[in-house]
Amino acid sequence: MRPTSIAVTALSKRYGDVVSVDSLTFRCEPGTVTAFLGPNGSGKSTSLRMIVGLTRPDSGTATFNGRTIRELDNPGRTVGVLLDAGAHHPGRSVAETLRLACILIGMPRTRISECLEFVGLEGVARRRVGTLSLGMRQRLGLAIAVLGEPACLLLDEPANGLDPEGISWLGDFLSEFASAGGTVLLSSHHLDDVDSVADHLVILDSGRMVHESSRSDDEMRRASTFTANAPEAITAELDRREIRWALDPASGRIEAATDPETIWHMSAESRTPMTSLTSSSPHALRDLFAASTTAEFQGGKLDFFPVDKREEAKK
Ligand SMILES: Nc1ncnc2c1ncn2[C@@H]1O[C@H](COP(=O)(O)OP(=O)(O)OP(=O)(O)O)[C@@H](O)[C@H]1O
Repeated sequence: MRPTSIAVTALSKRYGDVVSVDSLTFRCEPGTVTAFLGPNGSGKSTSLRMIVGLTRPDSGTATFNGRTIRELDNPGRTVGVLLDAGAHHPGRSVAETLRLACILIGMPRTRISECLEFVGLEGVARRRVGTLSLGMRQRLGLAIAVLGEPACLLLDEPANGLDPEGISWLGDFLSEFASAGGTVLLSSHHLDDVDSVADHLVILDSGRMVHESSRSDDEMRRASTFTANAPEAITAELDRREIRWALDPASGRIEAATDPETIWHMSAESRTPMTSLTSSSPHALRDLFAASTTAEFQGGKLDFFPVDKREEAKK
């Protein structure tokens, strides 16, 4: 596998009055999984379609080691793509669909059984695609994506329709693929699932990138939850240091994007006793998403609020 970087530069697309993607710039490096997140309609699919050359951008470029997808000799050997699980002809059998894909990218027929086994579809090779469940069609899409032993995988909502075992299998596969030097860009709505595999986060809202960070960034690693009877001195200090925080009005708990030691020092310096303080890094992604976008995500142990709703939440 030849290590391949994906570079997206000032990519833009408009449909009539709707700005679908607005000057999007980011990179995906070999050996990493980039999670591409955003509320419905934020421009994720349009961006992925432009990156793989299925939608023509109004401006901007997407390249693989400096070459656009059209400039690659055999794109299927560099980039494996899963965009739409329903894209395959419903009347063809699973094996036939893979056979045609093999011919298209010049892979030997032995890849058919290898890939079927890899995604756990060997038992349905003769079934027509139209009779498969959504989860099975996603698995078929993944089999086609990996058929050409590509260096990059671009996957739009690959966990859609997969059962919990399938989601965990997919996460393990993507981590292994990246560990072997592969480059992964995947869109998802399943924050908890991508949280365990993503090294790099790109969050879109209304076509624009509103957040980008890496696993190594402090913000991703550190988060704390605390309660205090009068937390205003601490939250004022958080504001002064531009550290993001959110209040859960139901429980009175405050989550802040910093480590517990920092909160403890703020509490001591402001002589504000706390009633609890814990590390809450598992919520960092959910917090980031809520703070970065206009969407409100419910669920998990805490519901977080966009930054501009803090004041409302305090009332
Ligand atoms: N072919 C098209 N014609 C007109 N508008 C489009 C077209 N494709 C996308 N859009 C618009 O562009 C915006 C972004 O859509 P897109 O499908 O890229 O978002 P998304 O983040 O993938 O959404 P979801 O999470 O719901 O899949 C939306 O407002 C959508 O209606």
